[in-house]
Amino acid sequence: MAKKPVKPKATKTKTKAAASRKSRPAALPPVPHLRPDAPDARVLDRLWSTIIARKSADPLISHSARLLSRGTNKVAQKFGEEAIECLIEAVAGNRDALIAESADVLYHLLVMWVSTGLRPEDVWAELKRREGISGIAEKSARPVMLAIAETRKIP
Ligand SMILES: N=c1c2ncn([C@@H]3O[C@H](COP(=O)(O)OP(=O)(O)OP(=O)(O)O)[C@@H](O)[C@H]3O)c2ncn1[C@@H]1O[C@H](COP(=O)(O)O)[C@@H](O)[C@H]1O
Repeated sequence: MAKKPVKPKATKTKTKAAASRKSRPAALPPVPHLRPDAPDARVLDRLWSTIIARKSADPLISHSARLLSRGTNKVAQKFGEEAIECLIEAVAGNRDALIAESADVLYHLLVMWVSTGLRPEDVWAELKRREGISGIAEKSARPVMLAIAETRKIP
């Protein structure tokens, strides 16, 4: 009677690999790529340069100059107002209004950067530093003291 082929025993490394796959969090979904002809975020860099150029403009003809002349506190208040208007449209599900309000928020954010001396590359560098690091992993890796200090937040 022909002998049954002997199945090779699963080597330790194979079971280890299977075990580590079980313990490793599920991989994040791939990032969808933007359409090649889509307008891109460089519009923000151009807008920041425009606002910088408006610093010395007449507040009667330039909204950016008018905002900047009212000082950082007023600029920050307007940014907050626009952010609220943005969340209202998001909650209401008004897509077109949300696009418009999102543009207002970004414009007022850039005016706030100009008012406080921030440059776009300061923020782009921080976002680049965060790339590939999950927000969940980043938060759980924070030093314990910081985490305790943050526990005051409503869960
Ligand atoms: N992206 C924007 C932009 N988004 C919103 N806004 C203006 O922001 C203002 C928002 O008006 P609101 O009524 O919400 O409030 P407010 O007039 O700020 O103040 P309050 O009356 O509420 O006190 C409007 O006048 C909008 O036109 C903008 N103004 C300018 N830009 C850009 O900045 C460039 C330079 O604009 P100027 O500085 O005006 O030359 C423009 O070419 C645009 O690219």
